[in-house]
Amino acid sequence: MPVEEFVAGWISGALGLVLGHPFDTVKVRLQTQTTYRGITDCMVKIYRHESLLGFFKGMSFPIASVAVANSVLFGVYSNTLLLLTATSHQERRAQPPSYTHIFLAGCTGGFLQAYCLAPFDLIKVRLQNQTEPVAQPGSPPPQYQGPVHCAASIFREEGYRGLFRGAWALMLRDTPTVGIYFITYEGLCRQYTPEGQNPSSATVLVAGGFAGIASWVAATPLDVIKSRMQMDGLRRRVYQGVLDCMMSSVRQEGLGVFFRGVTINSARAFPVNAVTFLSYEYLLRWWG
Ligand SMILES: CN(C)C(=N)NCCC[C@H](N)C(=O)O
Repeated sequence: MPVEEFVAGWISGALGLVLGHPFDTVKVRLQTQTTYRGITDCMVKIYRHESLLGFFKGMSFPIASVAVANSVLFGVYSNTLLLLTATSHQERRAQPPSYTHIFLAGCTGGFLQAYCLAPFDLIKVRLQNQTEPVAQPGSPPPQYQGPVHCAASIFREEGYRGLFRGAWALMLRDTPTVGIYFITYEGLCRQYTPEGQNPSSATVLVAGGFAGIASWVAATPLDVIKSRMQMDGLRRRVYQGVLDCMMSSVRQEGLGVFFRGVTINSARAFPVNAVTFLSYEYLLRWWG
């Protein structure tokens, strides 16, 4: 099994992550809290109360973990394509796989990455939702003092299963939308690249950016539900499951609830995925 796709996926995931984390914090706050009037209001409040550091809450952990999930995503995607089409990454420009194979490989990668990602994403969301200023002397400490403390507290208070809260919604979110992600990327690269050649950097950036936007627009409804399920159980359980969370969110806030955070998700998705695909492609070309 070729491993360079896993390594390239990890490095490119880490680069994308640093760039996208401030957007991600604003998105999580908008999806789970009702105190903000919109993106600008949320950004101003975070900056005023928590300083610039507030935007980077919960980032150290994803660097080590979410980047690993990205490595699983790209590694599993590429190795599934290898199984389905018997072509390596280097051979795929000359013998392009069908869109069905790309979609299936993407869904497989999305499903497995969601499983690895679930506990880490939960911890990230819980830390991002702490609104206390960062390290103010004299003020009461936030509920979670860091990722390890957060993981230990969830385990103590909510048990092992508590660490997988929201995991079903995450898998439902990621399985089809990662298929969409790779189809959009490949489709755009093929459209703007002469047959048999590697796509240019500009093409990779644009195709990666739009792949991010297309997949995140499709993922946003379940992203909202996932974030809510992850915050559920903090003080008392509100939702019985994914369906119950969907129904009660719609009942209370209307259908628009499914599009909470769609603008910020898309704004984040373009640079993050442009950089992720560019670094991924170039790392593999250097090593190939
Ligand atoms: C819509 N979804 C779940 C995806 N497209 N997932 C693939 C990776 C996305 C990238 N790491 C990011 O954080 O945007």
